Amino acid sequence: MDLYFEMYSGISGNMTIAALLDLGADRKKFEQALQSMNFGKYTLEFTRKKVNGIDAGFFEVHTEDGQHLPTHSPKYSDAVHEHGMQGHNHAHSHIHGHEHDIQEHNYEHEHSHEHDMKVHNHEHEHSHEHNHEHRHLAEIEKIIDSGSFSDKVKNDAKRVFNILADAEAQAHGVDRQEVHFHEVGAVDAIIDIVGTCVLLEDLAPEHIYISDLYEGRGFVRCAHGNMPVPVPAVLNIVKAHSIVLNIIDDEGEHVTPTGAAIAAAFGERFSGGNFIIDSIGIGAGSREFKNTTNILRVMKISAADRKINKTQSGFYNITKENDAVYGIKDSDVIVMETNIDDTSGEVLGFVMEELLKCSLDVFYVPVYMKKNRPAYMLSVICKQENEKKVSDIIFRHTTSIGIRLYEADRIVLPRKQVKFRSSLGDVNIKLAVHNEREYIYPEYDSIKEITLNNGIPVKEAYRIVINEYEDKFGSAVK
Ligand SMILES: O=C([S-])c1cc(C(=O)S)c[n+]([C@@H]2O[C@H](COP(=O)(O)O)[C@@H](O)[C@H]2O)c1
Ligand code: NI
Repeated sequence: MDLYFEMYSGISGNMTIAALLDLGADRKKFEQALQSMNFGKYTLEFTRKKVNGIDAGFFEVHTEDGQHLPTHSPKYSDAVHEHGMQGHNHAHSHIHGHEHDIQEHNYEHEHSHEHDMKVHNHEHEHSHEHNHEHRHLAEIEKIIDSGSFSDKVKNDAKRVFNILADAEAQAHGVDRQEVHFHEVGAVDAIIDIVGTCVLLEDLAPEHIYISDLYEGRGFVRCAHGNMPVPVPAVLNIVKAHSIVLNIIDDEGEHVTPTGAAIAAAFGERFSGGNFIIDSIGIGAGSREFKNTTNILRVMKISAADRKINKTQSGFYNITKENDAVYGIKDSDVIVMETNIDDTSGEVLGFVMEELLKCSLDVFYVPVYMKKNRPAYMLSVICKQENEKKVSDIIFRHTTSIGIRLYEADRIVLPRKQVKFRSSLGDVNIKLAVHNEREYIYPEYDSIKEITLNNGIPVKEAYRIVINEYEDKFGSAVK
């Protein structure tokens, strides 16, 4: 089973959690994992929401005194981040103080919100006087390590946080260890990121495919001022991980840095094609956009793993990812040739049959030889190890007294032979893979048989068999 993240209206941490839960991932495991870490006070809200009439899961984090952290709440440094343009009424600016409540104070502190990441060290000292709590990457990694969940989840979560920290560091021109995740935002980020890793581990997909990323335009207000959308951290992630970005005709931030970091950490690019959907999870965002529906859809798909199953079982004998696309390079073949002008057609026919037992291909090409003699060039393609067998057959049965020999490279497509029960009868089919597409080649002998048995034209027999096979299995490998 694979997962497919469809990010046509962006992605955020909260949307991811909501979509994975909606898909059936284990909420208990998620909550237990969070409880096992000591990192702040919060409550979790799991509800449903109608977004443009679509029923979706909704997930939100509330801090101690009942304030919630909206999907796009600031987690880093000192962003006030009002989101005025998005038209929702979360009181972002005072969320900053809430984790400090637990510590020392619960009033807003404008001064600290104004400081810039670049002058963080200086400002940080200043803020210490006021017991401001900022968490750096190292501290967050310690919190993750303290949790009672698998090493895989720990490593995955740290990977996502590192992607986020790198993007922030680059945006603000500081070292990644200096990036400070604001206390309240860090709580939300830990919940979203560790939670996502736990839920993904629970679903255990073999592959996670992602669509292109779709982001709006305009600006989003932060303490730094108006940040262009895509916000700098998102752009840095997209750039560093070669995620395909589409800018859509819609105002506002659809992709948060956390969402982009999750996509970057887990996603493999999905190149389209057919797949069977086993189930769909829909996670609602907290925003309303003019032209898009603020949801993330994550699907359990099973056609995408056809190639992988085949690979694992040696079905196609694909050893490298690219072999399915370009074919397999095979360099241990030789071509053996000889020109023959004085062996009978009957014997040449027999020689071909014998040679085919130990070679990959055998053919005759009509040629004119010296002294104007019509003759045949015998060409044999075989594995190097069969060189002697081939030369023995040629020298033994024909009048040839010399063979040319070339080493050759080949590009061959992964292929396999299957028996298919069509409505016209059983057919042997050769399947080959190229550019993640499966090509269907019914064997002529089978087609001939069903043509004669059913009294239909050969070309009709081919068409019916191929259509029936495609209807049943599709032609996409990935
Ligand atoms: O607070 C800071 S430094 C900040 C930086 C950036 C950059 O892109 S740099 C973006 N934001 C905005 O904060 C919220 C929270 O995002 P999450 O990924 O933590 O949910 C979001 O709107 C970002 O664009 C803040
Ligand atoms: Ni930032």
